[in-house]
Amino acid sequence: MSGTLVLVRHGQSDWNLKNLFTGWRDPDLTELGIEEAMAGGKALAEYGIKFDIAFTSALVRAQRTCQLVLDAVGQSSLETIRDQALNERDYGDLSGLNKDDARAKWGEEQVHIWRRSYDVPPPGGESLRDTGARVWPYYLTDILPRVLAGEKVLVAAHGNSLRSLVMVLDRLTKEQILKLNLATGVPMVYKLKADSTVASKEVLGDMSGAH
Ligand SMILES: O=C(O)[C@H](O)COP(=O)(O)O
Repeated sequence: MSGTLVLVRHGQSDWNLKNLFTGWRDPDLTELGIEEAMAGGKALAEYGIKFDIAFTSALVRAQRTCQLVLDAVGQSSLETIRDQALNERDYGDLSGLNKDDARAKWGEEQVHIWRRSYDVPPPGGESLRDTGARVWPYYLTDILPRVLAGEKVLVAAHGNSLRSLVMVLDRLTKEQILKLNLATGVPMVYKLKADSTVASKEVLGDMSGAH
């Protein structure tokens, strides 16, 4: 019997608020980010899910989000595995730069390509393909077997580490992934078939404001 995979992007971080490229840097959540994570958790509580295990990255904004979601579903002490394989895409030399300053320097189109394309890495950093090359093997070895065994699994991670997973799960093309933005704190509930493809996907919240 196959289980359930819930993906949630961390709530707004301090550097999201300041509009800085973050990548592997490690800012905490803002007050709004805390509220977003709690709202995502509340939606999951209303959905009625009880998790068997949680996974998160090595970065504090995802870990805090994970804990706030678990608190909201009444599972504060659930086993949680942290791994840097789930970290945000490494933004390389862009890390710490203001996104508008980067647009002024390199142009809107180039910055959009660095942020959203599949295979163009920002200078010194990872493309989405590079990110997927570490996220996907970890998913296959550590996460997927639990889902296929019937467990309910929470993954609290990052915009681009999750985009790399969603790209494969939703069978998106390179063109489609360019347009995919994930909202902060909005859970995506996947039911998987025994062959590990997607049986159903529900989004518990509003993805339309994501950018
Ligand atoms: O690392 C970052 O700056 C953000 O978490 C995601 O950034 P992006 O929306 O520019 O990909």
